[in-house]
Amino acid sequence: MTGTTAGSMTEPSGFLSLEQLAAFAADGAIDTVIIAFTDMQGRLVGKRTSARLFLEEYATHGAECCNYLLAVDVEMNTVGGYEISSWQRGYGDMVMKPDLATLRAAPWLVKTAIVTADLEWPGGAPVVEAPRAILQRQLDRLHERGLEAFVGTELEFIVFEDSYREAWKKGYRDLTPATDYNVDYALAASTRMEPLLHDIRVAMDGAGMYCEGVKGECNLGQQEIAFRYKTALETCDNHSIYKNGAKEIAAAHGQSLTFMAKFNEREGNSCHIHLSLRAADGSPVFADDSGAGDAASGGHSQGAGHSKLFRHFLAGQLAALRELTLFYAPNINSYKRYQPGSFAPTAVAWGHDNRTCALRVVGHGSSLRFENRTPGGDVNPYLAVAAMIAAGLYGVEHELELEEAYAGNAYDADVPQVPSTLREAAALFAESELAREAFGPAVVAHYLNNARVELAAFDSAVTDWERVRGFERL
Ligand SMILES: NC(=O)CC[C@H](N)C(=O)O
Repeated sequence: MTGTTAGSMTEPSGFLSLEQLAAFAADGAIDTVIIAFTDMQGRLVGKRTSARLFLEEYATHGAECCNYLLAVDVEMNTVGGYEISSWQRGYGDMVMKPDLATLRAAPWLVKTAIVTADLEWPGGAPVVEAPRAILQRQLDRLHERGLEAFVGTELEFIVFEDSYREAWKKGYRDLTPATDYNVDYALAASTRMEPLLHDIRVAMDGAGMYCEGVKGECNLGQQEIAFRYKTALETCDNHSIYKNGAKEIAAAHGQSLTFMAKFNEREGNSCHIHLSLRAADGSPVFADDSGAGDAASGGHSQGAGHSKLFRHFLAGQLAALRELTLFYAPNINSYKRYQPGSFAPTAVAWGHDNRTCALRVVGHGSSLRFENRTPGGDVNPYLAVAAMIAAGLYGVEHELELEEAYAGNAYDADVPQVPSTLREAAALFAESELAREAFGPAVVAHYLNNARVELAAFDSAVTDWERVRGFERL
């Protein structure tokens, strides 16, 4: 329920119907509409259009963009190896088709609304490699079983006093973090960042999100803003707009913030993803109040209240975590987070409210859910949530038995480990039958190419680390 048609223009939901947009455009309150989608790297891309042209044309027919937006590297270089987009194919167009249920105000931008688009080829066929389409395919598989996924994503980020342009000029060296020490739950030190954080929270509320609050984290200047869970698609749409908006608002404050998974050797930026399932009538299906769950786990208290579906779904997460890590950790840098004792996971294990495991089970009854702690702040949420659903359905379809919960420090556990490099994760993804079946061979090939491109770029780069080690001493 996004409130697209209900309510008056002043309804605080932030979402807009076309009629509301037309009224705002007529009185000059909104003159610009951004048509946006999330690219392979998880970034919001698209274009700004006049509200008038949007209403007259783009809202129904969509707007064109170059198809290389799903095939460039992080620096927007054209790179080879993509079936759908190449010099050979002339880098033609694809069409951004607005999902009008997502039309919303963007109050941190001047007189602007924003809409999330799906991608189509000029003939109308869907672009199956688009992250939103990849998630939708997994949501369709859930719907076929009468299930709906609810998701919350928890992005951490680090705030700096330097503007983005200053940070760039300095080569991202010697930046000034917004605090000088660990600010986990610290209120006084976080207050220094509150003018920025407050603006972000209020702006996102104005764009239809439900901001629950903010807390300091362990790295210098590190924070996490929490949002209320929603359906999987709504959360991923919100995630992308929030992430982009937070950077824009930081820039407007003359500051910068980063979601990169590991900025320095201190704590990284995570993006824990919480997921639960409900039946079509809205009833939660992870919890089992009948006691049948207890019987299946031999009456052990750890099985208490967990449905068979939950146990299979969670067993699927464990079974598939390593082969789907590419969708949780898409960059070279993502893997630097996975350090013992860092609160980022190394153990492919699950536990009850155990932050040393990759999968942490929390809540009970209708709030029962699991948290995947593997993704970092650089994750593409559509791909990660798609992977979690694919993994869960694999567990359900194969009726996988759930192992015992891990109790204790899983950093010391003799269990399978989260892949420690992009190269390892890409190799596991390449061999994954599950990935091929769930996402289709075209998607697997597309995202493997992206990994290969990143690996090749890194392999040919000479880093600061090498220079510092080798310049004089070697
Ligand atoms: N809140 C936490 O558990 C910290 C998570 C940690 N920053 C990570 O990168 O995973």
